[in-house]
Amino acid sequence: MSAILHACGLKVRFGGLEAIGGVDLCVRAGAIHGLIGPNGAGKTTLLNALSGFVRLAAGQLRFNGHEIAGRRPDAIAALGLSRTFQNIRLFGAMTVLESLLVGAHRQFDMGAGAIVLGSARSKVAERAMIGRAHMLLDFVGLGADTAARVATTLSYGQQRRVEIARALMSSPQLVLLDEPLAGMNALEKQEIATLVRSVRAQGTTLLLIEHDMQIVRDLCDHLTVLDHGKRLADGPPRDVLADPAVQAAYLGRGR
Ligand SMILES: Nc1ncnc2c1ncn2[C@@H]1O[C@H](COP(=O)(O)OP(=O)(O)OP(=O)(O)O)[C@@H](O)[C@H]1O
Repeated sequence: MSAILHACGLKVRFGGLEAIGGVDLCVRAGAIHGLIGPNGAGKTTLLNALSGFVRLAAGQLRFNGHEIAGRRPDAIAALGLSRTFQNIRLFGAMTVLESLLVGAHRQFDMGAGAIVLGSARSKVAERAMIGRAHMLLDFVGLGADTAARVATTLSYGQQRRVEIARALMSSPQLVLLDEPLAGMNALEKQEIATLVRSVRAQGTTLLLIEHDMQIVRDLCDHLTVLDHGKRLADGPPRDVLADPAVQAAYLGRGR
């Protein structure tokens, strides 16, 4: 399989702190690629760097044949890279359907406001988006009645599913998931893991942050371990999790 994302020598600095200190990363097309590491290792910062949410101090970053270092998040998203956030970011007053339509507006080249207000330039495109939103809500395991509900009134687990559906609205080729299983019980974790496999089965590559090592071992084809902003290990889960340096990093930091 070829690389869909290739990063070389990425650096991110916050003042005097080098949060990402020259990281290389290769995500193969069709993979479920796990990004792991102790608290504060730089995992979220790396996802932010890949998706344009923090500025790179150095490094090259290629996504699907495009050099994307220095590009804005919306430009990167338009190339087919979407993401979810560690802290759920659903808009308070919007229904679930509206939240999904906002996630899709770039794909159809319209203003989000126009779509939400029902005055979209193209009724055909609007109908297609609404149809896709309903299809995705079903795909992520939310009932048909969910579309009309205010997103923030849903349970935490349902909101996570809405976030994943929203990330899929633009038919991305790569989705970055920042701790999609955080705060879930064992059953919910298995359900989301099944959903992640279904997303991959539809041809979408995933790069995800997760702390539960059992899930990581079962779910991911490939792991990258960060520690103190550096790449500590990279390879198949079985090898990486057996690596004494990886075990020492976790023991030393309490996870
Ligand atoms: N906006 C910021 N400004 C300053 N420092 C930051 C900022 N964001 C992250 N950091 C610092 O960068 C380092 C890496 O943080 P990051 O959140 O990427 O780690 P993480 O591996 O995702 O941690 P966790 O598993 O706890 O979510 C930490 O030292 C953190 O305090």
